[in-house]
Amino acid sequence: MFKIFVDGEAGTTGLQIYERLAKRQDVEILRIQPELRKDPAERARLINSSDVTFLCLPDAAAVESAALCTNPKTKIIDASTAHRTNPDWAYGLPELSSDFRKQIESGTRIANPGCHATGFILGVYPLIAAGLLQKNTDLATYSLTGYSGGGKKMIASYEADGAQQSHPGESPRLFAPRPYALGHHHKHLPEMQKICGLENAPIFNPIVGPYYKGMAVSTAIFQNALTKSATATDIQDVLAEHYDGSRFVKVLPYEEEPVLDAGSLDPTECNETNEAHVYVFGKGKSIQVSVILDNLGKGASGAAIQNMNIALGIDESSGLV
Ligand SMILES: NC(=O)C1=CN([C@@H]2O[C@H](COP(=O)(O)OP(=O)(O)OC[C@H]3O[C@@H](n4cnc5c(N)ncnc54)[C@H](OP(=O)(O)O)[C@@H]3O)[C@@H](O)[C@H]2O)C=CC1
Ligand SMILES: CC(=O)N[C@@H](CCC(=O)OP(=O)(O)O)C(=O)O
Repeated sequence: MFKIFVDGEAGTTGLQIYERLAKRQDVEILRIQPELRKDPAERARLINSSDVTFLCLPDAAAVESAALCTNPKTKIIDASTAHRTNPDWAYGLPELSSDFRKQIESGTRIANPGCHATGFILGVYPLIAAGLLQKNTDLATYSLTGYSGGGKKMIASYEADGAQQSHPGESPRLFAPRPYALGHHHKHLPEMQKICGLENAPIFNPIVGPYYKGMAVSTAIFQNALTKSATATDIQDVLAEHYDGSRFVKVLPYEEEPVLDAGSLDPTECNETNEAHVYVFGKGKSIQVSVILDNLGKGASGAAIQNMNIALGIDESSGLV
């Protein structure tokens, strides 16, 4: 029986990890008394008694918690942004390559990717790895996300009067989707750039919508960014080959005139799963890659559990995410 501690169990991500683990027979969850949840000594005791500790905390608290770990056998999986570009930490996106997977299998420090970053990287990394997309290119990406991505505070502002999701909060300004991070220094930019090996960070526009969860991350692929002329179907072929056999990342068939759901992309279609769906849209040389995921699933707690399974040697096909 593996011993698991969730530091930050009461938060949005922590609660979801806890709920996923609570259904399992092969793990024992080490609980912290609510009044001690910010007590370093008690957290250190539980971290060092665990086989795996999940950090579901703000960045500064995650750094503090990681430093409390002195047991060389304890594996830390950090959901925060704090360690995602740290070379001493594995980056927890095993679908990228066998090297990424091996580092998760053998490492004791695993950084769980950011939700927007997961969507961007899943679409772009294979094109760069295949030598089709230039590393020195400029990319522009937008991501539509549900408000749960903003954690407890944003959820509370959208649900202020306990109203239905179609009537967010008390404030009419929350009714429309809202572009944010307009200072162009979103916290996921460093991992997007580093993991893909891009010389420049993309221009990234996240947009938060008046619904709980689900995300669609779209990147335009211009011809002058490619090392050779390619069509949308060529790009689709590269992505399909890269993710062939993947349990959680699915490349959907290319359609020149996509029918989809009422003619539009549904950012919620992967909700309640650990899946990501990769689409290629466009005609001829006008190309867009879009990735759908649950920001709380493959974008957070699902990915965290998948990484735990890999790190503990639990068969990924067991369905235990
Ligand atoms: N929401 C999402 O979609 C995603 C979030 N993440 C990341 O996961 C982490 C947690 O985010 P999220 O769950 O959304 O955040 P929440 O705000 O929902 O929860 C954070 C939790 O951390 C606790 N906490 C804060 N400071 C400390 C501390 N010093 N010691 C112990 N506990 C502390 C909070 O307790 P209290 O409420 O009592 O202050 C709260 O329970 C963040 O780093 C975030 O970036 C990652 C992927 C997706
Ligand atoms: C709607 C919203 O605010 N979303 C958050 C992303 C979710 C998150 O916290 O990202 P991490 O995976 O890095 O923790 C944001 O864009 O900052």
